[in-house]
Amino acid sequence: MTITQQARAGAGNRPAVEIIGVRKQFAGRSRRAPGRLALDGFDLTVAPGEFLCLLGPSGCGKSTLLNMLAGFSHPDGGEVLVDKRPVTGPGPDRGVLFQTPMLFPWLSVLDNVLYGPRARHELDGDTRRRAVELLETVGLGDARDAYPHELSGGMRHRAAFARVLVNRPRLLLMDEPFGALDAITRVAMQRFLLDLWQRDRITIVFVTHDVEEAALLGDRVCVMSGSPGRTRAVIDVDLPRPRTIADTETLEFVRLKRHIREALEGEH
Ligand SMILES: Nc1ncnc2c1ncn2[C@@H]1O[C@H](COP(=O)(O)OP(=O)(O)OP(=O)(O)O)[C@@H](O)[C@H]1O
Repeated sequence: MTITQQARAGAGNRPAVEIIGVRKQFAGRSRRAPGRLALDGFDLTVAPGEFLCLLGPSGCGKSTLLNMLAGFSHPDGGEVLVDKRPVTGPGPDRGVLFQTPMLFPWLSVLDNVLYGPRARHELDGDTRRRAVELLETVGLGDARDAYPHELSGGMRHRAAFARVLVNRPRLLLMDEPFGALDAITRVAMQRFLLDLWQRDRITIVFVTHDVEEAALLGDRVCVMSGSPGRTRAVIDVDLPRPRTIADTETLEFVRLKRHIREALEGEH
């Protein structure tokens, strides 16, 4: 059984993500420069297949949370569980996407996608076929032999998606993935992500600064307050799916955005 299959088998009805009373204190550089208490008593659960958006002011600890879920760093107190298991390090069951797509410039698009399975000695015919299919799905079927510098910004993002998806992750962790894109590419990537999520129902934790993006994508929006980071409000997005950018003009959507913005502004 692969890690992903084990995780699926064990998931049951328990939340896919449980963050319980988490505290994260960064060390200061010297005795005079005290460390930063980034998170304190932070609680959050995410259901299997849920799309959860994390929204909050700069420095409130969104990336710190995502890094702990990814296994890149660890809490100083409390627990971070994914599929009931404490996170002890990175793993292919969790796919991470950042604002800047992480692609190896010396590898072709296809070899970038195959990098993880190859590094884990899991590269077989099925995985190759899956990689090629995924590149078709993300619209890069004709670009599989291209190198990252030959791709547009949106194409690089889609290649990074395929690279993460080839591992069949249970959980996608996205840290402002579309923050650096132009408005048109950003809308195209949001549509692409919604289609993908609608099809595969991977659990997603998505960090954004953008109220509209959070309301368009999420099932729930967790609004955080800062210094130290805590949950300020968790807002249900009761808008029908599938959603498109046209939905952002409806009265319900505008009301929801106001509600989320008020929760954010309550912070100041
Ligand atoms: N490695 C580190 N060492 C010391 N302090 C850190 C470190 N990483 C983050 N911090 C501090 O922890 C707090 C939370 O940072 P984090 O990057 O999680 O915030 P964020 O909500 O993701 O911010 P932004 O929206 O600006 O990306 C900030 O005050 C930051 O300065």
